[in-house]
Amino acid sequence: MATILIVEARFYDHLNDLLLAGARAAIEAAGHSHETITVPGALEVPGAIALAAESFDAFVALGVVIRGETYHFEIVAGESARGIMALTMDGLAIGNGILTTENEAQALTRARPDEKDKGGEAAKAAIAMLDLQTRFG
Ligand SMILES: Nc1c(NC[C@H](O)[C@H](O)[C@H](O)CO)[nH]c(=O)[nH]c1=O
Ligand SMILES: CC(=O)[C@@H](O)COP(=O)(O)O
Repeated sequence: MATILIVEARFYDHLNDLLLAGARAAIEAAGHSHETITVPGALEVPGAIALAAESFDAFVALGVVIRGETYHFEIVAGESARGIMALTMDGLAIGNGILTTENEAQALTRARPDEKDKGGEAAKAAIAMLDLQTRFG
């Protein structure tokens, strides 16, 4: 059994709760345990995973970035993904469930466990990468 850290950027409570429910259900269905930490926004997620890298077997990044009026969306969406990808290339097992959407309706559909279930999908990706790490690491 692995211990998986969920790092959630809690920017939109109702959307985060849906992503978390999906991720936790997927981890539990796979027979693993989990803990959750909360960071202010998606930009803090890669740093938090880096700080916890030695303490957990795999990581699930959750959050929601919704486009606003300025270039800030590109920074938050792109740089959070870039940071997570850099950690992945360092060999950490991470599933990226940070939604980057045009509006709340798109985010809701993707966050709901009974619809696109992107939280559960990210958890399954983290577990798949952990399996590869065990095989090749
Ligand atoms: N606009 C969104 C943010 N912005 C906040 C940043 O992620 C960061 O916390 C801040 O710049 C301080 O470093 N974060 C989200 O998760 N979602 C957004 O829509
Ligand atoms: C991530 C965003 O684009 C958003 O939350 C920020 O909105 P704005 O660009 O209107 O300041």
